[in-house]
Amino acid sequence: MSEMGLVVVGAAGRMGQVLLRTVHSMAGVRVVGAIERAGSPHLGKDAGELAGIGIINVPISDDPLSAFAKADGVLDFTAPAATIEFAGYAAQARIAHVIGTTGCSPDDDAKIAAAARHATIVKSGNMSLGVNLLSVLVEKAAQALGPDDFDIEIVEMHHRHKVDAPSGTALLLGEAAAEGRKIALAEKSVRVRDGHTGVRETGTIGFAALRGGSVVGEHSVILAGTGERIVMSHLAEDRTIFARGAVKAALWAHGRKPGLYSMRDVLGL
Ligand SMILES: NC(=O)C1=CN([C@@H]2O[C@H](COP(=O)(O)OP(=O)(O)OC[C@H]3O[C@@H](n4cnc5c(N)ncnc54)[C@H](OP(=O)(O)O)[C@@H]3O)[C@@H](O)[C@H]2O)C=CC1
Ligand SMILES: O=C(O)C1=N[C@H](C(=O)O)C[C@H](O)C1
Repeated sequence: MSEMGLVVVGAAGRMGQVLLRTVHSMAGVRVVGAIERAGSPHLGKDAGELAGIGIINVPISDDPLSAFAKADGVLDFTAPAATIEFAGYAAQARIAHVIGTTGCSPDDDAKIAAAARHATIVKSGNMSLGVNLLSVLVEKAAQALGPDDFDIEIVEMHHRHKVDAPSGTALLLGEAAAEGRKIALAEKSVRVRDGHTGVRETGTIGFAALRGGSVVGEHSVILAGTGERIVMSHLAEDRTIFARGAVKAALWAHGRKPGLYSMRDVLGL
């Protein structure tokens, strides 16, 4: 079978460069396009050279439509406004769209779901195997340990450049806990505490976000009971874990019928 041709959007970003290196190193896939926004100082540069792997003869362009027309899939770790635009183009081209972008609003998610009528979209707040396995364990723990006995708090830390909070992963883990408890996260989450908050409301799921330095991504789900605590953590040490997951998702989505899928679908968890 021929290699799957992938476009990396946001190619000059932190994840974009790791994706370029990862696709270049993996069998069954190759980089056929690299996109940055109009006006980017990186336009015209060779994507491989920018990512430190040598010339691959893929110039960075600001024309996603032309790039998608020649591709089988898109790897997208950019920003919500860009991701919505790319989902529309992926739907027009009827190709796979792997979305790692976080910070999407409910309205953004509705637009992505609409694009998934024609594109095969895999979207996840975290593409790593470890976090997705952790989400299964969190769901089970939250189901087994009821709200009257155990409070659930989710703590995350990321590098100083991150622009959204709570992280996509924290929300994914919160959704897993809510699923385990058969509650709607939106109705039970506590995103901020400040000042005289009053006592903790039973059954809520709390979030705390720390930012600083170069931390790739750290998450802990704490189930706090009386006299004991269970702490389940994932520590990301290298962005390659996200990139490898994204490529795996693209290969899984290639040729699959349009729809909106998760990494748990891809990994069979
Ligand atoms: N799901 C997962 O496993 C992971 C998700 N992420 C998420 O991925 C996203 C990106 O993270 P990161 O790489 O650190 O961020 P960066 O800011 O380093 O990279 C984003 C890149 O996308 C570019 N971009 C933004 N808008 C457009 C556009 N309209 N057209 C083309 N390019 C565009 C940016 O360009 P410019 O600088 O000009 O704006 C930048 O180069 C975040 O939402 C992050 O949370 C990150 C890691 C793992
Ligand atoms: O912005 C990041 O860096 C990361 N974002 C994702 C998130 O919001 O959870 C995944 C990972 O933690 C790194």
